[in-house]
Amino acid sequence: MIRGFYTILGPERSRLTVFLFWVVVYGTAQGLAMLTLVPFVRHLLDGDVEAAAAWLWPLAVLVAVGACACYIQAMQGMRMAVYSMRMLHHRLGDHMVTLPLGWFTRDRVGDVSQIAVKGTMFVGSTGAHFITPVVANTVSSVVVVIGLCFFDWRIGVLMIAGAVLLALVGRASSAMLADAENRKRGATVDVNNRVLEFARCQAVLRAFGDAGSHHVPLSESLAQQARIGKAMMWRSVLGILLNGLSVQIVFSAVLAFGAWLAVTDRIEPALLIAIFGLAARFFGPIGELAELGSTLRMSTDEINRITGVLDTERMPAPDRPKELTDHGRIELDSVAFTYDDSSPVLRDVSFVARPGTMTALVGPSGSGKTTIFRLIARFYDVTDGAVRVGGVDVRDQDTVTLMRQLSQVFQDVYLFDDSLRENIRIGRPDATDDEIAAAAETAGVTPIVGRLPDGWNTRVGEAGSALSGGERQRVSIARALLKNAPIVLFDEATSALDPENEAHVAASIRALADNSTVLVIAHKLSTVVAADQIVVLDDTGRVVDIGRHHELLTRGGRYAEFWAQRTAAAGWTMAASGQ
Ligand SMILES: Nc1ncnc2c1ncn2[C@@H]1O[C@H](COP(=O)(O)OP(=O)(O)OP(=O)(O)O)[C@@H](O)[C@H]1O
Repeated sequence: MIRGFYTILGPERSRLTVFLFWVVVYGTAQGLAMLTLVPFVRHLLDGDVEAAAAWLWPLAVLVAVGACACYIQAMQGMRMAVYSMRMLHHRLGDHMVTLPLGWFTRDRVGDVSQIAVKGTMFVGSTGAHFITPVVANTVSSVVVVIGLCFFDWRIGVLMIAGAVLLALVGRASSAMLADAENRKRGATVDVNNRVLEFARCQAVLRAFGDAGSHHVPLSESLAQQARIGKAMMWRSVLGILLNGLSVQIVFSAVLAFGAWLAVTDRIEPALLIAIFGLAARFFGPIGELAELGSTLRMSTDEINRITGVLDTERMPAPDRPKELTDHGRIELDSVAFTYDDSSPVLRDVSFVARPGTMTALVGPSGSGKTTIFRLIARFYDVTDGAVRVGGVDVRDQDTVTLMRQLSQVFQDVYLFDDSLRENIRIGRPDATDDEIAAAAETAGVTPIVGRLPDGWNTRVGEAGSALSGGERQRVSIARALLKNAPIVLFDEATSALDPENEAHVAASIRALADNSTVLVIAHKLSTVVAADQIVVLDDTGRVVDIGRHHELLTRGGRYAEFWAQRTAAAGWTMAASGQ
């Protein structure tokens, strides 16, 4: 556990060393103070009050040293706990923004929230409350046992053997709990995820008649958690019983052995009584250590989880980022990509989007269009081939340079629970209100502002819940316009937009295309027709054709099929394609 603490404290590990130093001083003073009681009691029982009183001085000094060390270590421990909690949040946050997006799976997100909130609190309180009793009790017990060997080596050896036995029993009982605790933690993460899902997806659940409080996946997770909790409780009771029983057995053995030594005249009775007093003091901390065992292990597990996150490899960053050579150009060069261990999503994908042109990506659902966007924005690294943005491989650019070149308009727009104006300002934090208003005008946000109760200052609710889907997309377009990046990745809405929204989106794409290279996942036929080039993907993630609308239609094949299906669905006729 202490090694784990050293890892997570990083450059501030000297704080732990200083803290531990004072804890060891405290434990040693405690142990020595206990040892001085032996000659003190022995002389008292022998009736030599003067000799007994002489031991009061070292005792007083040791108590004073112990008290000072106790105070200093408590202050150091508190500071270290506060620091480690604050610093851990920063370190976790800083590290997580460098991890590939693929790392943030649903389970992991639940786990990370546990680690960031409960885990860091737990680790902090371990530093403040548990390291001291564990280290100080261990040190004082060792000092007592070693000192005891000088008074009577036979009882000393017996107590060393007893301490080893107690340590083994403590280990066994805490290992017994380990598995149940891990399973309980997994169950808690699952319950957290299910509760969030239950709260967030109320609309879907109600629509499909699952609105009662007995949402089956949630009920199952809760039942599982209760089962594991019960098993854990039994194991922990058993562990406490085992520890308590073994302390009693070892203590009784010491008493019986001491009594035998006294009866057989092998030890002076006064010394034996003093040693018994010391033994009673010795087994107190030992018992406490055994009880702390499971807390310690839980804390070690939390530390391991935190270091697990901190040790996860970041997206590799180039040592020397390269200068951009071809602003606004996107090139995919024989790109292959596979998510985790699944089958390839993209195979040998190559195309170039030239500056100032619009490229439409079309293909069946699941053909990898969104994945191409993710690779361009380097949410993931390609499995094979290369993605070049601005003429340079995205792996040879730093994140800031890459992101500065890209604006992204996704379907699942995330709006923050802030005012409408601030949600647009995210596009360019230093933009003036006039610039925001101009972008909003082009994207068609201005009419929305008029409808909202507080106009520009209206909070749009968590995830933009105060706005409709079409309105959220217009806000997202306004962000992109405001950013005015050389490249725009635009994912058109799949759902039919009302004519007003449709007109705004079309006007916005035109406005974006004036200054930028636009790559659009096209769902609207008008966008496809207007594109400078169309990249057609098939359902295996291969590019099957590239060209303008008329060329592709003339060539026939996949694009002609796609066009026929879409025009039929949209109520267009093939003749309309000539528009
Ligand atoms: N994070 C992910 N982890 C694993 N597989 C994924 C992930 N995201 C997408 N996929 C899979 O990759 C394939 C391509 O998905 P992608 O979203 O790129 O397709 P798409 O062409 O954009 O689809 P649509 O038109 O329906 O949005 C699909 O089979 C999908 O299930």
